[in-house]
Amino acid sequence: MNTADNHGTARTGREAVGEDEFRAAITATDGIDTTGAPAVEHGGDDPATTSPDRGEMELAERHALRRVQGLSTELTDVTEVEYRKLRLERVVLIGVWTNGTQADADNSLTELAALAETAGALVLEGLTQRRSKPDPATYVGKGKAAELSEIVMATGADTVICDGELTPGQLRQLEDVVKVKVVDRTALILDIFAQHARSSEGKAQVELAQLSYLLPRLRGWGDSLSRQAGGAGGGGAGGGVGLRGPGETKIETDRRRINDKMAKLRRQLAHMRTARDVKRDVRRTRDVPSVAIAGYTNAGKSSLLNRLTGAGVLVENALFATLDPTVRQARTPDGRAFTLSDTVGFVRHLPHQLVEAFRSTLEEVADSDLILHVVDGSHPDPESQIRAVHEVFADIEATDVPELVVVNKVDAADPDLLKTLRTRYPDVVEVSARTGEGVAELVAALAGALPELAHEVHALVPYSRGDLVAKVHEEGRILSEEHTGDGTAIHAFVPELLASRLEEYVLSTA
Ligand SMILES: Nc1nc2c(ncn2[C@@H]2O[C@H](COP(=O)(O)OP(=O)(O)OP(=O)(O)O)[C@@H](O)[C@H]2O)c(=O)[nH]1
Ligand SMILES: [Mg+2]
Repeated sequence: MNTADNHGTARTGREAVGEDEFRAAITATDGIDTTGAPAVEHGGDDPATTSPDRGEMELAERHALRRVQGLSTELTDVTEVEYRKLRLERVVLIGVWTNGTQADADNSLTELAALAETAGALVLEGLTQRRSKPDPATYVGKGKAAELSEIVMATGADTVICDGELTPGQLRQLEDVVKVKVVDRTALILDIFAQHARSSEGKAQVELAQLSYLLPRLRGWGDSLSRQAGGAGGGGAGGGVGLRGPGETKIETDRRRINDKMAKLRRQLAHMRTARDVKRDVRRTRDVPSVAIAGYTNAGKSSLLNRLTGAGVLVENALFATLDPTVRQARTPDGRAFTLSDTVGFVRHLPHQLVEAFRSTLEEVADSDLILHVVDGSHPDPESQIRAVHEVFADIEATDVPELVVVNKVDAADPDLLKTLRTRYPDVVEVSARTGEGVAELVAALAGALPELAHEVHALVPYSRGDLVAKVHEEGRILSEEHTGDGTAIHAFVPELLASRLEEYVLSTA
């Protein structure tokens, strides 16, 4: 295990490789691409995709990408959606707090602020309102909406972000009161994903999610005429006579274009998925167990992968820094090989459009032999994050996969809180990816949790089959090995597939 900190090397490496060169390298090794953009990084145990340069470049590109185009502009061409960003500059946050404690409400708004900042916004103010349920017309109550409008005016905010998913009607009616753009949490998360998507598959997935979010909201956002004309709750029946005709036609056209585009994206994704499945199958035939690192966004999953393998994966104090799965090879201290993959972070109420669009990526988690569930121990309420992650596991049918809960950031955690977690989850491993504390214990726990190499074999392998002996070294655990006149006598624990390949050389007296 390499415990070196990679950040220093990543920085110097960046100047060494130009971006075009870098993309060319990736395309050459992984050339499945249906969109013309570089095909990248799926199943990337390929060294070209594991370069530390990549993370650094992503970061620079990402910062350059921020603040592009307003989402409230009229949709003139569906391809615009691809480049559509919420231009969030100065924002006021608002949440409706229906149950739980004040602290829960505050945590939720703090998270919304972190999301907004990740999207590139400056947060000016955050407000919550206690209500039994959100107001069906304006999300917050009438009085609060008026108050919000004053705050927007006083602070010079240009956007209000609501901590939930609003109906198109709610968005519109609240906009009418506050007179600036109103977006919801779902749109915000979609925007972050859009900014962070790097691979062609990730981009296609995000775009599909954005379009499916946009489709029912076209009336609200896509067309200013129907926006003026629309009645309560977004019902079309209230449209004014002279206004309705052209608006309707425009919406129909947009809707059809969006549907066409979505169909095209689904086809492309199906293609990319096949390519990735092939890679995964290759990994499978090598019969190496797979470990998926999963957990709440910003928990330190990428940091831990770096700590465990020295992989140089992008680490950032931002939400959803990682969108593309990264796969690395690793070995247990007793020499068993396994793969370790970093995955997209989860968040409370992950927009269902995203879960749908990222389903194939998330299925890798469900398909793994072990989940390392990384928890941010320095968060004020890690248990709510654990619950949110478990909800996603249920959603992607990953609940049967054994789970090892890893509490990370113990260097920054509150000791009392750690104690509570320990009583709740007795088998947790506590680590700090930053200081390296607990990492040795984690490696041991991981090795213990990996599926056993079930097959004990005594075999005499002829020298002509050196490839099989090499395989035993790679995938198995050797107890004894001896070079005899007839070949290599070997006693080892091996995975199932290898056991069957060794069958003809197995000594009958084993
Ligand atoms: N104090 C402390 N900070 C840590 C530790 N591990 C990670 N961090 C910080 O937490 C932030 C998030 O780390 P990442 O590794 O990017 O987290 P992630 O879970 O991969 O995040 P996403 O990919 O965005 O979902 C970074 O600022 C890290 O430096 C730790 O052990 N202690
Ligand atoms: Mg990450």
